[in-house]
Amino acid sequence: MSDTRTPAGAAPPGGAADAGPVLDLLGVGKVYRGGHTAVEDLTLRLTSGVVGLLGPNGAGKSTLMRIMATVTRPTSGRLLLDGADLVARPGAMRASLGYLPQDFGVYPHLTSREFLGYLAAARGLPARVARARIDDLLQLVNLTGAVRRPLGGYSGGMLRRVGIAQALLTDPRVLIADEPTAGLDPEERARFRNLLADLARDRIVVLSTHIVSDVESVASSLAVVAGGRLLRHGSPGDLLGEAEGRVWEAVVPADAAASVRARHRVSRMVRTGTGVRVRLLSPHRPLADAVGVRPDLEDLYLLVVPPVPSGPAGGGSGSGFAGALRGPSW
Ligand SMILES: Nc1ncnc2c1ncn2[C@@H]1O[C@H](COP(=O)(O)OP(=O)(O)OP(=O)(O)O)[C@@H](O)[C@H]1O
Repeated sequence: MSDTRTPAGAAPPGGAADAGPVLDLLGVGKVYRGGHTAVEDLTLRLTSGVVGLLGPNGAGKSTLMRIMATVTRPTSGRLLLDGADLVARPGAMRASLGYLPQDFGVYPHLTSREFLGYLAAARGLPARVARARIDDLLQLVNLTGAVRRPLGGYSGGMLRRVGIAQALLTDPRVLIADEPTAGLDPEERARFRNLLADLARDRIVVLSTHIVSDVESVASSLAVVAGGRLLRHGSPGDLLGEAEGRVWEAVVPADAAASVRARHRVSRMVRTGTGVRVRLLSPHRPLADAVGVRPDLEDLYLLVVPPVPSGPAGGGSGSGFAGALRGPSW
C-alpha cells in the first residue's frame, strides 16, 4: 500500500470498545485490471449507527463495500477497524465484518436453519455456538415461522432477512449491506430499514443504495459518492444545511412543464388540479412566483451529484414525470 497517512484522531489499536467501533478508510482507491478507476483516494471515518452510502449506478458503491468487507483488495490506501489493519490481515479481521452482497444467493433446497448451519461451519463456528446463534438470529430477523420451509419458497424480503442473518453469524462489529432493499416491496423495505436501525445501536451498519428514501429516515450519517469519489459525508441535518435557500416550488401550467424542466434543475414534478407543481433547485428564485421550501435529502442528493447528460445515450428521461422523481436521470 502506498498510502501511509495516519488518521487524525484515529482510534488506538484495540481501543474504542466503550465508544463503539470505528472504521477508518484512508486514501482508499481501486483501479481494476484494465485500468478502470472505480474508487479514488477516499477518506472516511465511520462510527456506530446506520451509514447510508448513496450514489448513482456505477459510482463505486459495491466496490467500496467489497473493499470494506475484505472481499476486494484496494490498490491504494488503508482500512483500520479500531486501529487494526484490515488490508494487511483480512483473515484475522473477517469475523468482525458481516457482509450481505448485492447478489446474495442461497441453496434453494435447504431450509434457513440448514443454510445458516452450513455457513456457520464454513466460517469455523463450533456447532453448539452456531446452533444457539442461529436460533437467536432467526428470531431477530423474524423467520422462526418459516424455518422448516426450503429457501426456494421464500419471498424476496425473507431471503434478504436470511442474508442479514448470515452476515450476523459471527456477531460482527461492522455490518455491510449492499443495496439490501433492492427488489423489496414498500412494506418489506420499511421493515428491513427498521431491522437495520435496530442492529446499528452498537455496530456500524453501512447500507448502500441509490434510493434516497431508503436511508433518509434511519441514517445517522450519509456518504455521497459519484465517479468513485466521496462528494459529501455528514449527518443528514448538516448536509441539509447546504441545500437551504436553494429549493423552490411553483405551480406551472401543464403545457409549460417541459420547458421549465429544460431550463431548470427539477427535483420533482407532481400533477395538481391546476397544473404541475415543480420543485426546482436553484441558488436564486428561478420563477417569479416560486416560493422557497425546506430542502430534503433528495434535493441535497441532486444538488451534489452531477447530472447524467440527457439525450438518447445519456439515460435522459425524455417526456413524462417518472424520470424527474428519482435519481439524476434528466
Ligand atoms: N471487476 C471489475 N472490473 C472492471 N471494472 C469494474 C469491476 N467491477 C466494477 N467495475 C466498474 O467500476 C465502476 C464502479 O462499479 P461499482 O459496481 O462499484 O458501482 P456501484 O456504485 O455499486 O454501481 P451499481 O449501483 O450499478 O451496482 C463501474 O464503472 C463498473 O463498471
